[in-house]
Amino acid sequence: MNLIGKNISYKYPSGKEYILKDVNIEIDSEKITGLVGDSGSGKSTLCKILSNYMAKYDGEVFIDSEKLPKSGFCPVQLIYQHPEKVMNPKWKMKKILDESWQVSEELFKEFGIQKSWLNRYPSELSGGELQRFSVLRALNPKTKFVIADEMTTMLDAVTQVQIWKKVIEYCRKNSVGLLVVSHDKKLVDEICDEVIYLNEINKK
Ligand SMILES: Nc1ncnc2c1ncn2[C@@H]1O[C@H](COP(=O)(O)OP(=O)(O)OP(=O)(O)O)[C@@H](O)[C@H]1O
Repeated sequence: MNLIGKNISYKYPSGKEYILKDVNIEIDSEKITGLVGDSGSGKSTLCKILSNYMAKYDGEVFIDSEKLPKSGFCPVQLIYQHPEKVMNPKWKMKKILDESWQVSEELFKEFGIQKSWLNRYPSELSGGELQRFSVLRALNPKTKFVIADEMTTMLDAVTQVQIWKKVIEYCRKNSVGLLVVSHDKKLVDEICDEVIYLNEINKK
């Protein structure tokens, strides 16, 4: 299965220049793909387009020959650097998770989530604890591709390794595609089967 971005161009409404111009990208669900590029080159923008966070852009996104659905559950799930920004601060973790899917006891254990955390608000958890929830939320059984945009940048080295290990294991086992955006060259070299350089595919 492939996630395909075809002739993607994008300019922010407030901006003068195109950030992305005629970008073509293909991500294989059987591989772990890295996306690298300079700071500000448009990696996060492209990730948002590929996961349906942008309402308007030029070009099209497909999974194989099917266009990405414009509404309902998106089979491409984005994990951000800042999980707190995409969680309702007034909801407890249980409600935040339930909104996506019924996570199994086994996965809670695997991801080191304590049941008592489910009764807390996002502000009552550490960055690492919160990121485990946002990862689990993304690993909905209907998810076909996960995009990890600087997913563990804010976390300590031990937590980074734990989270990456689990995400990679899950994606490999379930044939879920994984796109990794990171400034950490060592991490990209270590975990990715192939690397895409945004400046090479961006015709701006
Ligand atoms: N909401 C926005 N409105 C206007 N411009 C924006 C917006 N978000 C990002 N940009 C601009 O778009 C460009 C690309 O940003 P983007 O976050 O996609 O880059 P990036 O490659 O992910 O950067 P980094 O590696 O630093 O995270 C930058 O010049 C940024 O300033």
